[in-house]
Amino acid sequence: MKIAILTSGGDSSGMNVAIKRFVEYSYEKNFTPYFIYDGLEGLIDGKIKKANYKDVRGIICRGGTIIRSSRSKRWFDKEYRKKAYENLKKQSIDALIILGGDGSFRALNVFYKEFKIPFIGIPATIDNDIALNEYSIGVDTALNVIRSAIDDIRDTASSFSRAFVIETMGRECGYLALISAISNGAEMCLIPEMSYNLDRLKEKYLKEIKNGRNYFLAIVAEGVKKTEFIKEWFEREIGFESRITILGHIQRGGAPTTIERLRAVEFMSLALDNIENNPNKIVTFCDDKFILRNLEEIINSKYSLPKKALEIAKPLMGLDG
Ligand SMILES: Nc1ncnc2c1ncn2[C@@H]1O[C@H](COP(=O)(O)OP(=O)(O)OP(=O)(O)O)[C@@H](O)[C@H]1O
Ligand SMILES: O=P(O)(O)OC[C@H]1O[C@](O)(CO)[C@@H](O)[C@@H]1O
Repeated sequence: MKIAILTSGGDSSGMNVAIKRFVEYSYEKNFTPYFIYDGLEGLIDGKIKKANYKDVRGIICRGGTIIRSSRSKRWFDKEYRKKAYENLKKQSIDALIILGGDGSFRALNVFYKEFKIPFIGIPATIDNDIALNEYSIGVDTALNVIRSAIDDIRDTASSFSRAFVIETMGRECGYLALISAISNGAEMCLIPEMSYNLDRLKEKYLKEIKNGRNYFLAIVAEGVKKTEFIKEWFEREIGFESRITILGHIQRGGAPTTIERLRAVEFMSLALDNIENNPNKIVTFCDDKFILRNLEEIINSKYSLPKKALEIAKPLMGLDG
């Protein structure tokens, strides 16, 4: 069986671990692995090549994706998706494995409906915004990058008696901000999924300042679109000099953590164990278990943030816990 892999959408640390497992485990199972370079764009352009052990040498500790990724405007046009299908047929590819986020799974859904190429999808996005799935490849490493940055910012924030507004990625999803705020002892956490009450936060902060607080760390998800506003709010309402740090694309990089590597290997193992006899599924991770789910079930559902974490973080939003 010839199986091709592609990575799509934002790259995430751990994709390379999954790619290495893909090649090595494919050969173990007597499949022939192929790489599709440059994501959906490369599929349209026929950038497909047989993969070998030597292609995945030394990549386990590297962030990014050695087969690269893309966001494809052309994919929305059926004419290009047909080209993609013809490229797979030309190389006699029997099935596809796609690593990506929500958008990539939507892309896969359209493609499967049209051309019926068997597939398995693996969640890989730092946003962690895939429904019915608690973990996507890249998330633990991104959280560790954020942790390290906040540790460093704390040093300077406390030395200057300043408020730091730290913006995390995640598109419309506040997962990275939520988990980072809790695990790094931030004073404020704003995410797009939740309302917030600045008057109550002000009341609390002014009391804390009287009791000796001399710096603030505010984690604001990019989807809230209020980073600049919160900086000005700290200066105007709290009377603290403020600075903004936009963490940006560093959150997508870095050597995959141990948890990341382990999960990436397990995601891929389950994908290859099912690609032949139980395809057309997404491998998800829930309650510490890997579960196969139908693609349509996932794209027709809405992701949810962990309830316990939301409860804990409510006071950081000025809400009742
Ligand atoms: N509704 C859709 N129908 C068809 N194709 C889509 C759809 N949504 C996205 N795609 C295709 O999938 C590609 C990847 O999607 P997107 O850029 O949203 O990244 P993603 O997979 O969600 O990952 P991340 O959020 O981590 O960047 C898009 O560039 C586009 O080509
Ligand atoms: O790399 P780009 O295309 O600028 O996209 C940035 C977006 O990609 C992500 O890093 C992953 O989806 C988002 O968190 C962010 O909004």
